[in-house]
Amino acid sequence: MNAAARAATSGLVVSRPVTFVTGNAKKLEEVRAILGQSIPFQSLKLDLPELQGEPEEISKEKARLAAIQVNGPVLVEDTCLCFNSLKGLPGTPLPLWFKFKIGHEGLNNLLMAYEDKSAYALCAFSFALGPNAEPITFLGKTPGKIVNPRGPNDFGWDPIFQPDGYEQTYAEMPKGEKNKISHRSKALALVKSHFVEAGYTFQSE
Ligand SMILES: O=c1[nH]c(=O)c2ncn([C@@H]3O[C@H](COP(=O)(O)OP(=O)(O)OP(=O)(O)O)[C@@H](O)[C@H]3O)c2[nH]1
Ligand SMILES: [Mg+2]
Repeated sequence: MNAAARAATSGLVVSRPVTFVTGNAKKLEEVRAILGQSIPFQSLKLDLPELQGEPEEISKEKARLAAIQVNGPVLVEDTCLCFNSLKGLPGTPLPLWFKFKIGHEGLNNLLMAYEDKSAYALCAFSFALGPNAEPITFLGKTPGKIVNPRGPNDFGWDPIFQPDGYEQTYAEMPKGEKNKISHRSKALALVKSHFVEAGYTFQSE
C-alpha cells in the first residue's frame, strides 16, 4: 500500500507543510484565492523544465522533480489551452511559447481556417507526498471558445478565452467570477476533496 493509500485509511500526519511549486505569480495568486485557508501551503518559485507530452504526464513528472528538490510534500500545476479544430493544440507546454512568439492575434489567426473556434482550458494539479511517493493527479476542464482579445492583458491567454455560457472573456470577468468556474478551481476542488478524504495533517516546520 503506498503512502497516499495508507493516509486514506488512517489519516496521515505529515511532518512537513505542503509546498506549491510554481514560477508563475498569477497562478499563485489564483491558487491562494481559491484555496483560502482550506489547505495551508507555502509557495516556492522554481523554474522546472517545460516538459513535453500529455498534460497529466507533464504534471506528474513536474511533481516528481519538485518533490526531489523540496524533499517533502508538493503540489504542482500544469495548464494548457487546447483548440478543438487543432486536435488539442497548442496544448501544453506550447501556450507559453505560442503566446510569447505570436501573441493573441497569432493565436486567433491559427483558427482562421476553421469555423470551429471552440477550445478548452485544462488544468492538471499533481500532489506528491515526497520524493519517493507516486504523484496523484487531479484534472479540471472548462470549455469555451477563442475570441478576439478583450479585457486586461495581465495573465496569459485570459483575454482570448470566453467560457461557454458567459459573454465575458476570463480577462473581463471579476477575478472572483473566474475563480468560481475556472479549470483551476475545478481541479482544486478535487484536490481539496482528496485531502479531506485522506485526512492529512501537515505540520508546520
Ligand atoms: O490566460 C491564462 N489563464 C490561466 O488561467 C492560465 N494558467 C496558466 N496559463 C498560462 O499557460 C501557460 C502554461 O504553462 P505552465 O502550466 O507550465 O505554467 P508556467 O510555466 O507559467 O508556470 P509553472 O510551470 O512554473 O507552474 C503559461 O504561459 C501560463 O501563463 C494561463 N493563462
Ligand atoms: Mg511551466
